[in-house]
Amino acid sequence: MANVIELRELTKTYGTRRGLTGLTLDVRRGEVFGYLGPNGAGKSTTIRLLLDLIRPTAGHVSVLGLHPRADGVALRARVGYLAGDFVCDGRQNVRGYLQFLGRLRGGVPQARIDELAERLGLDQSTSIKKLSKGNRQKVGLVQAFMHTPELLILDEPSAGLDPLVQQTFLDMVAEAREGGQSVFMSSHIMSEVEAVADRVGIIRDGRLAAVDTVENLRTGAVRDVEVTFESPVSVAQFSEVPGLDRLALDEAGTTLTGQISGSPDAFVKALALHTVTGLRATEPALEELFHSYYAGAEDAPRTETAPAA
Ligand SMILES: Nc1ncnc2c1ncn2[C@@H]1O[C@H](COP(=O)(O)OP(=O)(O)OP(=O)(O)O)[C@@H](O)[C@H]1O
Repeated sequence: MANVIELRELTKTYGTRRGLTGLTLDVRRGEVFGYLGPNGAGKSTTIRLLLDLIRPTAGHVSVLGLHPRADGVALRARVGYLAGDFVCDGRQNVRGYLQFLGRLRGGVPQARIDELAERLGLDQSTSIKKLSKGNRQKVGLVQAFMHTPELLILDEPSAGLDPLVQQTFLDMVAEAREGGQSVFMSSHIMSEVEAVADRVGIIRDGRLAAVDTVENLRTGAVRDVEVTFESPVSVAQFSEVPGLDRLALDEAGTTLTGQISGSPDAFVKALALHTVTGLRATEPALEELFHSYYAGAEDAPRTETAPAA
């Protein structure tokens, strides 16, 4: 089975409110898939559908080749899940609570729980009800990772974590992938997803706005350029270059600034007709690309492969 998650024309409406519309998406075995979108985009709705916490209005869900409703018990043993609103209550301390959850998952060695808790800086002697939000999130991460599931489904996993712990979490995700586990994680922060994800899906208003590899998204993203010439040029000489935008010249006419998206090849060839004395190009800003999707620049979904019929 090449895909760990298959969604086909998945739609969820809440009364008259639309949570999700016609979502078709595959997550491949062994990949880290970042699921990005602003608040209210439909990320949690998608994740709840994967675990049969809510039922689709239309469409089909398959997780690890199983049906979330019919095969719920079998599925839960093979999936590590962190809810966006992860709550844990009880009078136990963290250790007792995690041991309890470990037994529910068929037994998890204490050494494994200790190792994860220590890495995340989680004090297991703290009583559950006294946990801060960040420490509660760490409990959520330990319980999702501790049985080394085939598939991790994580809803806003780094919410409430300080930057150091966030980095530890990203290391854990990278190691999970190295060990052959698959990860589906939602976020509204491009930079954290960019750091670990193989592919990214961007969701807006319940629809998929883009699915692509981080590398391809970066190629399509905007970079700022600044070129200095030996002798003055005119903006018109570059106006036909595809992907070039916001061109401006300084007073002397020798420094050209602008933005370029996509391949810089045509721009480089246009520059070769002149004597260039300086060239500066920024790293493409994925964050900006992400915002352009948020702002609704794209109507049709951008996908690396043709959408399934
Ligand atoms: N139980 C519900 N009843 C009614 N509408 C809901 C319900 N749950 C979600 N929605 C609506 O569905 C849409 C998608 O919500 P969802 O929680 O999936 O978004 P999200 O991308 O996870 O956002 P966030 O980052 O804020 O959690 C929103 O418009 C939301 O108001």
